[in-house]
Amino acid sequence: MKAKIMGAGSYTPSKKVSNAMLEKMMDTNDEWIRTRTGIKTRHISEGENTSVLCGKAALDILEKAGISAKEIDFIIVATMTPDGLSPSTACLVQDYIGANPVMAFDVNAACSGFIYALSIAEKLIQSGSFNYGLVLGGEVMSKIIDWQDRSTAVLFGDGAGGVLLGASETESSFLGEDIHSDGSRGESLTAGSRFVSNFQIENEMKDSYLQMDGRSIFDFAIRSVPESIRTVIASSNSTLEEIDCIVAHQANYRILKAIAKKLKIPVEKFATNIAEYGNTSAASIPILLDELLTNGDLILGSKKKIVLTGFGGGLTWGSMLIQL
Ligand SMILES: O=C(O)C1CCN(c2ccc(-c3cc(CO)ccc3Cl)cn2)CC1
Repeated sequence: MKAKIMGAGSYTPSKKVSNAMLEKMMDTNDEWIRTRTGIKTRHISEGENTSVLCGKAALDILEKAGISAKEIDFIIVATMTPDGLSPSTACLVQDYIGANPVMAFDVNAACSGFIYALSIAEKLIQSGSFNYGLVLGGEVMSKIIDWQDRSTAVLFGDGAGGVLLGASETESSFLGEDIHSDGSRGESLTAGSRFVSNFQIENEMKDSYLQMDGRSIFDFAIRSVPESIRTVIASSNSTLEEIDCIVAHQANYRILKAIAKKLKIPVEKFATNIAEYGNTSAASIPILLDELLTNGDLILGSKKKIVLTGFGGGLTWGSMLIQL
């Protein structure tokens, strides 16, 4: 059995927060944010948690694909900002969309989460035991950010997106993958740490806000992402010239320019929407993919070759070569 991408969708909170609005909240300015990150606005939840953003994105996928929630055989949510430890956000999405009591689980690989989830979902479809699966990436980054820390508060946004995978006897959308982690550098981006405190040991509760060593993450991305993109293309005997578009995690526009330079390709090969959404972690790739399919830049069935690539906390990084 082969796995095919059969649709996409997304949902972002209606509240748009501009750089000018952030200038009034903290010591930052529009010029710095735009020139250092490429971000102009971001969508910030006014109370909708991750499961609701993902649920609304899932309903968008189902409506566009013309299938019922009752036809879904599994739900995977990639998130580093779950509603809570239990129930999983995926279980809450199962309830939200009215799916049958099917397999539903979360994957936490930070900004590479959607790549990890898509890889897992492909294998589930290939097993022949599942016909349709929803693969979602969703975040409410605004709930883990220290809004007094200008070095991180201006970077992130909230949102959700995803794809519908379906079983096909003849066609696969997946041509290759290259997926990694390196826990030895995990301290470069942390959030929500929980320390052992019980009747035997007292541990102070350190800040559980998102903390990032921007320089080290930047350097890691510039070193590891071009290599991953080259590896995934070579793994399917394709060439960089055959790639129509690179849909990369929207972390920072200067990162995309640096990766393009290392690959010796024009930065225009990289689709981008960071200006509007900021860094939405595991949601950034599916939100951008849905935007490209919705505006006709990409068309399912066109046979175009696309590279999806995520990178971030863990550290994690991963690329997939897909054919639409
Ligand atoms: O001073 C400056 O220019 C600052 C320098 C620091 N910056 C950074 C640094 C790292 C990231 C980032 C984050 C993730 C997590 O999703 C993944 C991948 C990356 Cl590369 C984003 N921005 C902003 C501008």
